[in-house]
Amino acid sequence: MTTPVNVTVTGAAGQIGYALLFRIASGQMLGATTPVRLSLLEIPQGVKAAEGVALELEDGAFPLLAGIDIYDDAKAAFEGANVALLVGARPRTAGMERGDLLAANGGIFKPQGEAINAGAAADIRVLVVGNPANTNALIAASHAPDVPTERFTAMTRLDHNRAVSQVARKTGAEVATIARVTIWGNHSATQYPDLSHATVGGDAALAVIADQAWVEDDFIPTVAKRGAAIIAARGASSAASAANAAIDHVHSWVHGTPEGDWTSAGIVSDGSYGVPAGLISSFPVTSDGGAWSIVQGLSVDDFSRGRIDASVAELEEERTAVRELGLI
Ligand SMILES: NC(=O)c1ccc[n+]([C@@H]2O[C@H](COP(=O)([O-])OP(=O)(O)OC[C@H]3O[C@@H](n4cnc5c(N)ncnc54)[C@H](O)[C@@H]3O)[C@@H](O)[C@H]2O)c1
Ligand SMILES: O=C(O)C[C@H](O)C(=O)O
Repeated sequence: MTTPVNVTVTGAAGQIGYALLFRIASGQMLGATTPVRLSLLEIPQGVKAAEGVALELEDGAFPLLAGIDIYDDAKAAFEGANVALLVGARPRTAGMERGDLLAANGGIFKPQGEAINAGAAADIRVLVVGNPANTNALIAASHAPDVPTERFTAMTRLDHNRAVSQVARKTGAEVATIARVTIWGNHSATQYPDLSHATVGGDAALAVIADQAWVEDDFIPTVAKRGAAIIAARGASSAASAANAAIDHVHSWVHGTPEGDWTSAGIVSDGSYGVPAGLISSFPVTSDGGAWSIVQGLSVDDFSRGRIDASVAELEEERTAVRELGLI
């Protein structure tokens, strides 16, 4: 058997973990011929539930699953990790200010960044799912000075998938015919789902849709506020769709994006499109199977500029807040 890929999943006993782990074990994330060894990280109170998930994983008799270990210690959980999915985070509770949320998450993502720095494999790739995902990724990356920041990414693939799906519903086109959709900025309500360069069956999406009011008053808010709509409907935040997006993100990173198309991911800015260098912002990205690249040369009209700037301003505020808290 080929050497298994070590995949560490934090928050393994949570709702996203439950929807994610079986798909990793079945080969949907890394491919049908790639064996995986899972390391599950939980807080001590979550370990028993993670053990239960491990029993169920065992009962799946997945041919690609080479082993499962459960930890409540980050250093041990990230030792030798090739892929790390940082799902566990501190959710916002009633009365909690944003600063409190950032501070609580700093207490999680700082030690996890340090543990990745100390022991992960040289080819480590990190996806942060836990919110606020972009800034949590920034915190983790800033505590892993020996790991290239490009390896720390934040998930905006769920927003991307939501945007594609809304275009499919509006146009009646099949999902597979929709390309070049972009999510810019933060994984929050300020994000900018952008159809300026999107295509439907090879034609300009905005021309096919021919309804700018729908784009501005329906599409953008629907995508940007979809997380809240799901919480309102389900009484809990999105889980299976978030897990699905995490699978998609890592699959695209490892196997590459299709010729002629791109996807969206939160990656470290190099200053492209006026996004200050060092921020972890969502961009249109391609992968060659090794590294993400920001799609260059796209025109940005005034409407898009304003929307991108607004979301990037929020990312800068979050960065200032975690700096002031001494978290980066
Ligand atoms: N980026 C996105 O698109 C996106 C989408 C949906 C949800 N989310 C976020 O993902 C996160 C997880 O969501 P969920 O529904 O699975 O939550 P959940 O509360 O069901 O599970 C979270 C799990 O993380 C564990 N945990 C907490 N701190 C930990 C730590 N320090 N180390 C390891 N494990 C820890 C908890 O014990 C819990 O089992 C939340 O922050 C949520 O807001 C992000
Ligand atoms: O957990 C949330 O606040 C929402 C989540 O990030 C989502 O986009 O579904």
